[in-house]
Amino acid sequence: MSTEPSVERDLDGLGEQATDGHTRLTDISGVTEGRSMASIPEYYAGKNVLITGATGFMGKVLVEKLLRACPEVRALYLLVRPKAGQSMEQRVSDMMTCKLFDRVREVNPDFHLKIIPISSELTQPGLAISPEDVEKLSACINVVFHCAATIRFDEPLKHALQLNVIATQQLLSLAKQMQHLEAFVHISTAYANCNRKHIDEVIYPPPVEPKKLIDSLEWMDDSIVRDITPRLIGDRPNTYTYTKALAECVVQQEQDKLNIAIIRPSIVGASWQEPVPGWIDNFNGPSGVFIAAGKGILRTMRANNDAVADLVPVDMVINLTLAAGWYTAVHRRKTEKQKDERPKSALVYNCTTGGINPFHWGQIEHHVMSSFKRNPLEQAFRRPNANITSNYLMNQYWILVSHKFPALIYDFVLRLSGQKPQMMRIFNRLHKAIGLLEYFSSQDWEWNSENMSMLMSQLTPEDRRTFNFDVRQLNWPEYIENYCIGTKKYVLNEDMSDIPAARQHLRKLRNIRYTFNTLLVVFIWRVFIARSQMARNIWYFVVSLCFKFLSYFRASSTITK
Ligand SMILES: CCCCCCCC/C=C\CCCCCCCC(=O)SCCNC(=O)CCNC(=O)[C@H](O)C(C)(C)COP(=O)(O)OP(=O)(O)OC[C@H]1O[C@@H](n2cnc3c(N)ncnc32)[C@H](O)[C@@H]1OP(=O)(O)O
Ligand SMILES: NC(=O)C1=CN([C@@H]2O[C@H](COP(=O)(O)OP(=O)(O)OC[C@H]3O[C@@H](n4cnc5c(N)ncnc54)[C@H](OP(=O)(O)O)[C@@H]3O)[C@@H](O)[C@H]2O)C=CC1
Repeated sequence: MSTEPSVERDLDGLGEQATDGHTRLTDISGVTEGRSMASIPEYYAGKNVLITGATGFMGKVLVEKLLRACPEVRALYLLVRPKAGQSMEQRVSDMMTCKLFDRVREVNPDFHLKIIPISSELTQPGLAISPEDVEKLSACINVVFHCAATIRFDEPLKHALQLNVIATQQLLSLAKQMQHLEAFVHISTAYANCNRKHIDEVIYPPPVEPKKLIDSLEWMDDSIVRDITPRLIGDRPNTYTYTKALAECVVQQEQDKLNIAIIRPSIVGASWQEPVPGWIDNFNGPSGVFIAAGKGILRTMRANNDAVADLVPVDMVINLTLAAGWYTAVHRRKTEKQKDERPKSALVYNCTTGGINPFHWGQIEHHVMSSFKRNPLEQAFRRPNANITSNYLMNQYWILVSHKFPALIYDFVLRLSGQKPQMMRIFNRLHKAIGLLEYFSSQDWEWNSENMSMLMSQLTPEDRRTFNFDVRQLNWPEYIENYCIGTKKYVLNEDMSDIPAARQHLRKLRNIRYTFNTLLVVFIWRVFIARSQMARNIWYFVVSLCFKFLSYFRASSTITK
């Protein structure tokens, strides 16, 4: 049996139908009315929207953009759990005071009135939503955006399955009860199928039937699950990509009952333009690596200089997500009107940059380093100078010389001054984190992103500006510069006015390095060279050769004058 979904033409001209039943939007002729249909803000006007994962990185940007660009939206229902001793109401009101919401606050100071938090723990049966809330949501929700997930690469399989797959299944069941639901948008990842080199906008057959896996893991002890995890995930690098692939399959199983879009972003980075350039609030993906390099801690990492770094700015992903929600809903209405009983297939949007506007890890390294030299982070451990290499041995050598050796010296100094050593611990954590990322930075993938381009062609010129996801417009050096500044301002909460002091600190570090190198040469001289007659002779020979060369050079330059 062939498991490879091939592509063939769809008869109604709406798209291409893959043999696994999935549509790719390739021909816009059947939906050209999209242009005369409601614009995106007009569509969301008066709509009730349900969002999971709203307290996360992408969820927050989604909430902000929806409130700012679609001011007539009726209400945003956010499924939030209490966490770290904070109630869900407290968490949502804290979130709204965040700098990200400054722009929407200026335009509409009462935007918080549109936000309705709903208590929900996604890992619990029925998502732990109260019966009254289920009733309320079933009666009023028009669009669902499912962003919540565990994105940790080291998540135990059972927990990743619970959140990424079972919770998705439960949310789909809830969605089926919603009487006015027009679109269900599921956020997946471009790496769900990272065991393939070329990834089309189709849902591939899952590594295992999700229901079977859920049933089997239910009775298994955590330790047994841990032991069999590597066998189960097979050629995927972690439980995250594995469970996201299973989640897509679960979503696919509901596609004939719901109008579904699947968004697959690659590596989501800081914002490009909105609400401010460079907005970022976490250490995930490359952000932690940039910060560690900017602080002068990370000096080496395994990555392929020539591999495409498929970063995509968060605001572009969110613009595409909102446009996909609009398109899915508008498309559904049309088929209802036409009494078309044919179930619509879920559209998959690979939201990537590599195929359209490629940039490579080697170029990222260069721009990150030069950006942090111009705009240094405070209290850097060493001057920023990280190098990436694909050579394993070279990387191990530099880890020893540039990570472990300085950490040992630093911890020794801390011990001498009566403080607790900490640098080796920091490096061990850093090595664990970058070890998990290397899979993604050492190779590249080819994503087909036709649906993204076609969706863009469906937007009105105004919507194309407001919900811009045209990755061709990305100027990478400028984007990386803003990204690095964003990590400083929004992740580390450092003040830009401290940059002169940070530069001064870097100069101090450079002087320390010069002094250290000089002391090292003197030490080597005293210990190894001064004690051996032969070494001394070689040394004098080298020094006299240099001296002669210099005198000759000076004499010849005097003659030419
Ligand atoms: C010079 C530049 C050269 C460039 C070279 C290339 C670089 C980039 C390379 C490749 C990027 C490719 C990425 C692929 C992405 C795929 C896309 C997606 O679909 S999803 C998104 C991806 N998801 C993740 O990124 C989760 C990864 N994170 C984890 O799995 C865990 O956080 C882990 C194992 C790394 C650490 O786990 P723990 O338990 O040790 O620590 P914990 O609880 O997470 O954090 C503790 C503290 O450390 C900070 N932290 C976390 N990660 C950090 C990091 N990387 N660097 C520095 N600090 C970090 C946290 O903010 C936290 O701080 P507090 O204690 O709250 O103050
Ligand atoms: N960041 C990236 O580079 C990429 C992300 N994606 C996908 O985008 C989506 C969003 O990712 P991102 O915003 O970065 O992730 P975050 O980790 O920042 O956010 C995850 C969200 O899920 C919520 N959540 C987690 N566990 C539970 C739970 N048990 N009950 C209720 N809510 C829960 C979190 O809530 P809480 O605050 O309570 O923890 C948080 O709001 C995910 O589906 C991810 O797979 C895809 C490609 C790349």
